[in-house]
Amino acid sequence: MIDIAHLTHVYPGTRKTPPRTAIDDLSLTIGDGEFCILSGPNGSGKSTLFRILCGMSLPSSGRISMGGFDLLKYPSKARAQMGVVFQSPAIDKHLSVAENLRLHAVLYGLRGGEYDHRLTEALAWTDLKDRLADKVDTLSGGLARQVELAKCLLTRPSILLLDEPTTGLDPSSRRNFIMALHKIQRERRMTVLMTSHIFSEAEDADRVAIMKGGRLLGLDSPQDLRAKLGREMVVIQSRHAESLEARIRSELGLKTRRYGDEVRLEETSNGDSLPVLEKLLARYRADIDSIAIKQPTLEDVFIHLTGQTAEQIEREQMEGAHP
Ligand SMILES: Nc1ncnc2c1ncn2[C@@H]1O[C@H](COP(=O)(O)OP(=O)(O)OP(=O)(O)O)[C@@H](O)[C@H]1O
Repeated sequence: MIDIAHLTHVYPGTRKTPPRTAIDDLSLTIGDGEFCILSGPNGSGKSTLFRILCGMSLPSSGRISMGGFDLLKYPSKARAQMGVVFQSPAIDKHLSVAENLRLHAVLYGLRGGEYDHRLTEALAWTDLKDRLADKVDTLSGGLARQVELAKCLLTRPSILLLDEPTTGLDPSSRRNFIMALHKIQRERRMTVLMTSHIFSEAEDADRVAIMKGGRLLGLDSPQDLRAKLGREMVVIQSRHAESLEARIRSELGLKTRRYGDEVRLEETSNGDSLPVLEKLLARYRADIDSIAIKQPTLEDVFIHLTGQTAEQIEREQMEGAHP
């Protein structure tokens, strides 16, 4: 189990910059054997949280328990429960697959028959069995990620932390990696916390946590998160979105939300989306570039909860406008 209670982290300011609260009184419990995805726009505090959970930085305040051990009081006991897959590669690409795995095993005191047994177990799900002698820099990105995960599995962690582990992979390697991860997680009943901004990766998770500004905005199963938006919504694209939204609100009295060039009517869930769509088309056709009825996805939940599309938030951050 991972138990995070009232966690806060403030980066101290400098003479030129004010202090910055990256994690703001966050509480989150991930049960034994649960697979939880942590998502959120850039700057929402995911990396800071990940670094704290790995024991790489200390929080300003709060408590964290990992597999029953207090991470701040007993860091080595807590860390002994976990395996970590970082976003940037943590294997030596000039060494072979076997050398990388053995190096990790030596660090953890694994040798002899026990090492052979663990190696077979850690490689069972991979496509690496014929590539053990190959240098890592001759492998595809997907296979290199398999080495990272196999390396972690050697120590049989009960808790696995992964930071955007599929970054840089093509869609098919990404799908294969996630499917393998779910299989291993179920077989070993591992507790998994994985950060990701790819919503398709979150579909099979037990729960999805959505963060913004260091706080948790939503935490539920993908199905229940989607259900909060109803069965369907109407989505309009328009170059005149701002004035169109104002007219829809004042003339039809409908509730809308606008994200850039997009106007959404999220509360048309009781099977009445089609008449709404027809009414909108009849009245505002000239201002509508496209209009569709869609079933809410996890990305729609993200947009609903954070109030912005991921692209909007990223753009604002680039411009320095976002806190
Ligand atoms: N070393 C630092 N010093 C000061 N502020 C920082 C530092 N690292 C992160 N921050 C700030 O803390 C907040 C959270 O950043 P963090 O990197 O944890 O978010 P994130 O969700 O991981 O974003 P990304 O997806 O872009 O990695 C942001 O406002 C960021 O600017």
